[in-house]
Amino acid sequence: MVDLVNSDSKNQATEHRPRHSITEAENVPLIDLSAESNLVAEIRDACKKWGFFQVVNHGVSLELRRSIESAAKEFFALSAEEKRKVKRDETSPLGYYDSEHTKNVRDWKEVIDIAVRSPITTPVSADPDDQELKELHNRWPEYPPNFREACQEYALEVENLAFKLVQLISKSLGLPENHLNGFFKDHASFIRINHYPPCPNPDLALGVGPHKDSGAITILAQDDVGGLEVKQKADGAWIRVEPAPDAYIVNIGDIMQAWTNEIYESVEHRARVNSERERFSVGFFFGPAHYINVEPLKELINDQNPAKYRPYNWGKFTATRRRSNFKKLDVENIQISHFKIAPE
Ligand SMILES: O=C(O)CCC(=O)C(=O)O
Ligand SMILES: [Fe+2]
Repeated sequence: MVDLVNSDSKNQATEHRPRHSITEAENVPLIDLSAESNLVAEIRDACKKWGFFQVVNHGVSLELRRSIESAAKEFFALSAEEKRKVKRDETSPLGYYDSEHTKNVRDWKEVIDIAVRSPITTPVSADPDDQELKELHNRWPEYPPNFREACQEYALEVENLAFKLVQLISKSLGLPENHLNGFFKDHASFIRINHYPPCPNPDLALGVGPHKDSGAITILAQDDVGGLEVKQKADGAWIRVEPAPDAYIVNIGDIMQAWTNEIYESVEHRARVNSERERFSVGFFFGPAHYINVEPLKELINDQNPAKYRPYNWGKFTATRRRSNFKKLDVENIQISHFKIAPE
């Protein structure tokens, strides 16, 4: 991470520097997925009030979680040269990366992205007239030797949890349990393992700058170091999500915001770093196939409550995002707000 230390662009703009965070406050809800009674109502309240919640009794084995966490630790401890053998590039966004920009500021982290179902099909270019598709394949490191198996086994269990959560969310909207399932046939989800090294200036940098997730939902495992902060909807204060043993953090992404016509909203969050301990987290980004056009569900709109978004193609959206991730551009990244219909 030597180049990060010497890079000026790691500094967050003054208003994004993390020193004003409020840590002693209400925490995001913790929901027991094995509880039969009231579960759907709890999910509804958490989605509406926070856009974030934690789940326990989720069905993902702790052993698989420990195994991907230790494989990740071994991988990121390799030399920069070794890690760069699986570096992502302009042709494929899957693999290792150590200089991500969130909102055009460099993050204090390194990551590896892995498709849950490899290969995934995606548009070759962001150009709406270009219909050409390509396949993206995972890049597997040689070390540690169990890395691939650990990731694949983990991803498949979290995929089950993702379907369970989407079904609960569907019910919480008053829709049939399977209403959203069709969007996830051929889903192009990926896991991202984040490594945040200790940072000598944790008040100047962020592990991940403030952002919203662009997929449908995200399921995050954070380790016991902690650092994730959520922007509270009520007053905009940054709330630390306290690590809870074996819990997963679930959040609403931009696609769910568009599908629900803003009944549920995607919420801004960020990851802080600290000067003492490195931190790991594993995100599962549940998103549909490239051919899905995202738009408000017709069951949730009517004359009094018209669609707030124009349809947008998920594949083209991700292709446009990819373009801007590689280098610091002077243009704003594509956002769902670009598809928002102005009220009459
Ligand atoms: O590591 C974390 O706590 C947050 C990561 C995150 O928000 C992301 O990768 O989108
Ligand atoms: Fe995120």
